[in-house]
Amino acid sequence: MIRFEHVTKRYADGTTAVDDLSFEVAEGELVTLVGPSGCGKTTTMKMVNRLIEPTEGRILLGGEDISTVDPVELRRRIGYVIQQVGLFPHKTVLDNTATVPHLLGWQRKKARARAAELLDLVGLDPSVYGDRYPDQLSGGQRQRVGVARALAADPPVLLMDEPFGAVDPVVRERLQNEFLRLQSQVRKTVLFVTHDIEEAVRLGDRIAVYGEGRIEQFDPPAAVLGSPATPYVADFVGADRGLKRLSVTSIEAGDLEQPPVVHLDDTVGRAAARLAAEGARWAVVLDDAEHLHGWVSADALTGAGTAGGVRKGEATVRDHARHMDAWLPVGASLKQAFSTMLQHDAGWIAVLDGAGADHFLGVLTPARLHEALRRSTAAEAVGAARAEVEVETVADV
Ligand SMILES: Nc1ncnc2c1ncn2[C@@H]1O[C@H](COP(=O)(O)OP(=O)(O)OP(=O)(O)O)[C@@H](O)[C@H]1O
Repeated sequence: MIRFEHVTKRYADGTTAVDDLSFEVAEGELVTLVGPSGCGKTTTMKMVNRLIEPTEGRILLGGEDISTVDPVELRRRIGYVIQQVGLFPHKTVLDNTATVPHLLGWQRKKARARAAELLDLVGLDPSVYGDRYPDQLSGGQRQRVGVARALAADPPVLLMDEPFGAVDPVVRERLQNEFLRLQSQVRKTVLFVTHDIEEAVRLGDRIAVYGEGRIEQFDPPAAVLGSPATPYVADFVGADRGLKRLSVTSIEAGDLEQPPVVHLDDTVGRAAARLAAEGARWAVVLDDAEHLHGWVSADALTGAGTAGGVRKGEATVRDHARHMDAWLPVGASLKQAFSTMLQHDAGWIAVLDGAGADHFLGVLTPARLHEALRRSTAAEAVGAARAEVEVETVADV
């Protein structure tokens, strides 16, 4: 969709901001450009909408050389969001959002209806915020209006230059999440500039890590964190890249351990025998519908056995099972898994199929989590699926 072919930009004073850059962004892909200040990210982006002209090379948009397209016409196909949102202070939020459709000659009513739809999409109720002026909004709300405005004419391409740079970390994370949700709906081709590696990892389908005017690595986040291409990239992504990697590695069914499973209505005797047969100290407890209820320990079951006769009828697992809320759907990140374990002070979490049925798939323990991370790194190195890769792990103690 966007293709850079040997693009170089030298400014009049001799500064080479971008040096022989070649890369491609696929349709619907979100590529983050990350790197230290002055490495050429903004120059790269501004060449796409011809705010800056390259010295050498060419840029293609949907196969068309952009140097042959009228810049004004070109910019209508490209939404642009910058840090200083640049809203018109004397126009309402609704009119700001409707600016581009208006310029495109849409009728006022249609333009405003579209603007209201977009404000809704970015999480601003148009009936509450539509008639306000920009200085009556918080920084985060202004950024959302900026995103809504950029999307108003439904351009296939979005350029975003540090759009969330000016807001505090909490609002920033919320805007990032909202933007990811939005992108999953609108699937624009996005170039997103940031100097924050966390943001690049979080948002990018692929990340371009910039050195001085050059791309040092252009890969999916997990590959940048797992196998940095150069010492520079390793240094840039940080010594804690293993931790960052947790957030881009998801739980797969093959990562899970399979403890014994018993049901709420199983008799204590039957459940205890089951655990004894497998030499297990605890079992997962499911209800009739195969949904997670919790767990039961071998000690509770055997203790219960010796106290038999207290109740009428035979005791069941229901009498001794404990509820368990520490669970995640398969596909959640290993970081969420680790965080859930800590939050519930649990030695393992249950993993459910998450496809609406919420069937129990297995459990993730710290050892399995570590193994999953190692296998995903190894799988990437050889270009295989994680399930196909074996790694040696530290033996259980
Ligand atoms: N108009 C200009 N004339 C001369 N040099 C320029 C001009 N604009 C940018 N530069 C230089 O080009 C280099 C790349 O700048 P650019 O703005 O692309 O970097 P950046 O990676 O976006 O940085 P930041 O994260 O600080 O915005 C820098 O050395 C900058 O000083």
